[in-house]
Amino acid sequence: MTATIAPAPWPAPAAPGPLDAVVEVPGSKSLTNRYLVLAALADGPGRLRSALLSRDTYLMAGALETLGVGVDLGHDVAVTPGPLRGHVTIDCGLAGTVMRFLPAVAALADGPVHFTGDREALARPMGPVIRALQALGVRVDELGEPGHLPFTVHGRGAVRGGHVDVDASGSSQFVSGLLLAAPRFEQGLVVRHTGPTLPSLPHIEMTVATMRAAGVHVDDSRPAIWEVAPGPVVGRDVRVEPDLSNAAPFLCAALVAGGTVRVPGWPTQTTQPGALLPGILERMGATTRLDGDVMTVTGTGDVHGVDLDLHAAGEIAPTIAALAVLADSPTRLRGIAHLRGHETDRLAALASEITRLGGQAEQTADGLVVTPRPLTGGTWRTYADHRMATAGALVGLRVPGVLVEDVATTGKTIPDFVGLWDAMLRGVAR
Ligand SMILES: O=C(O)C1=C[C@@H](OP(=O)(O)O)[C@@H](O)[C@H](O)C1
Ligand SMILES: C=C(OP(=O)(O)O)C(=O)O
Repeated sequence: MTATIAPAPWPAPAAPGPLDAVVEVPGSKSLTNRYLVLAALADGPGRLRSALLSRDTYLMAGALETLGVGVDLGHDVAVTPGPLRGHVTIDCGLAGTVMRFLPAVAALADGPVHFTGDREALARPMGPVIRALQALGVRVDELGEPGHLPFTVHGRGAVRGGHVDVDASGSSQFVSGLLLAAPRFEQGLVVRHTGPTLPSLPHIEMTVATMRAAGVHVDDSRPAIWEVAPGPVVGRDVRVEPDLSNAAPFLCAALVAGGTVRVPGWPTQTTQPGALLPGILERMGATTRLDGDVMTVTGTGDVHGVDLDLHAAGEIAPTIAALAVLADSPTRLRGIAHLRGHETDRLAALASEITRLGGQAEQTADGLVVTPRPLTGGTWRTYADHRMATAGALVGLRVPGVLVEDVATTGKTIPDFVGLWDAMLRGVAR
């Protein structure tokens, strides 16, 4: 028997005083992985500049290479499409974008493609993707709990396409994953969302925008229906925007510690849901300003509670919840029931960790109510969830003695979170 020794927890540093920092936030996970998939399906070579290089994008690049695509991870990422090959295994890790975007691509491969992932990944919902592919005539064998990893997609080199219904109330990625491969289906594809709610619409708009930029015709003029015409995907040279959701903990630090944090490269127009941050942070006590492409957030150390529907931007909810713990009034977060299917059940995880430090947080049917109380230090568990780790870092700015377990889990979407965090606290530009 081999014993695994868990690394020591990370003592989250306290804020040394008001901040004055410039933080260069790495590229967007969501854009990098969409651009990689589209480049793999394209009619010629493509290149990604300022791409995110972190666990989720390495997993996507590795999976595409396994399928026969050339991916050269240099300073820029060069992608050379090739025939998609089967009789391979794809490791999805814990990346929603890999497990939800690649099954429809695998249906175009010339043989079976086996999908597996981390232990935590086996709990994430996959049923709507599997059922949609089956409805389109693709054989998918489920090898574990139905509707979950692991499973095998039996690629046959081509997919006819047509119409498909999908309930995407559990994740917008169910829709995005079908749309991305659809221009390569013989008849294209019409996807209709049938569920009661639709989270993360900006991420579906991001899918549509990146596809259109690659020359694909997508009609999204009807609510909850997307029609993709068959046709070539153009190989392109693209620049990836910084990840605005990953900017969140750094910008929130300015509210907690006081002072100013600036993030360069902030796009004036974007489909990233992190674009909602400045408005949210203003409601919570910040002043924000966009000068050219530099987002500046200034805080006083006073944080106010809010009542927020975050269904469009669920991935920033853990960060906002951490901020809410340090506020001067209660916060209610709504519209985020689907967070139960993220890297972990984030509503349960946040409620437990906040409560463990002496705080008050109750789960509701579709969110969380946080009532600020004086907190004490202790272990902040992270459940393999990068956003739980960055939330712990934020709480630790104000609460002495917070020990963040497995801070390395931030490597899912940020290559050096601790380095960037320390540099921010030293107030130096990186
Ligand atoms: O398509 C994407 O890139 C994403 C969509 C969202 O998923 P959900 O709709 O499951 O929240 C988001 O939370 C995730 O971080 C990234
Ligand atoms: C939900 C998230 O990730 P994933 O792409 O794995 O779904 C996230 O990054 O907050």
